[in-house]
Amino acid sequence: MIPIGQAEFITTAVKPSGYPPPGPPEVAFAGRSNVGKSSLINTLTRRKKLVRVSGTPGRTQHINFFSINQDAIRLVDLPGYGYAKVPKAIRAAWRPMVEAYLSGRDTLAAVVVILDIRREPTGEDLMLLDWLRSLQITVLAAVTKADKLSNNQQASRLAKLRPTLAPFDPTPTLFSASTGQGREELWARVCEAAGV
Ligand SMILES: Nc1nc2c(ncn2[C@@H]2O[C@H](COP(=O)(O)OP(=O)(O)OP(=O)(O)O)[C@@H](O)[C@H]2O)c(=O)[nH]1
Ligand SMILES: [Mg+2]
Repeated sequence: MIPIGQAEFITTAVKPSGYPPPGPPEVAFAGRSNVGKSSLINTLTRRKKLVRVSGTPGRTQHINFFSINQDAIRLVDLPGYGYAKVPKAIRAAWRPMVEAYLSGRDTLAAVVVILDIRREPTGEDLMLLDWLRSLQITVLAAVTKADKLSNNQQASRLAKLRPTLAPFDPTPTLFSASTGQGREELWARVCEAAGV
């Protein structure tokens, strides 16, 4: 596991020609719009504003690449899915954009799939998980916004989610971008998956 030192934005892309040249292992972050992907990356990297966070669902519409520790590892923020109020054209662009990245990026080491502790996984969440499995991509499940529940409630929600998540990740990480809960654990898992 590497300690996080420097972290910087590399570029934003919609298609493979816009990706940075492949380099170190990449770990991508995926989940519903507004689930807290960008916040989770900020907390993981101990940066307040590395990634833009917004109260408006569907804010991250492109693929954003970040470089950690002089490019020892890269983190990739994927656009969110599943928010009905996002314009149709943007929703239609999601699948080809994300599919091209997931199926074509040779340096992709793992995808962190982020779920809200208060919600049941949606059909789209499960489709993503199945899709990653069929592509043989390592899944790390992160159950975020844990701070919204008491410790007892967190434990019972996790127990409920475990059977659903077990085929994809038997050891999901409880996380909170607000309190930093799960930060060390998730970072260790990300580094392990990336082999750094
Ligand atoms: N209480 C709490 N709020 C959170 C947490 N993570 C994110 N939020 C809030 O949830 C909202 C959405 O967070 P983002 O990080 O922008 O979510 P996102 O998944 O990147 O959203 P899109 O880019 O729109 O798909 C913001 O208002 C955050 O402040 C968390 O762990 N706890
Ligand atoms: Mg975002």
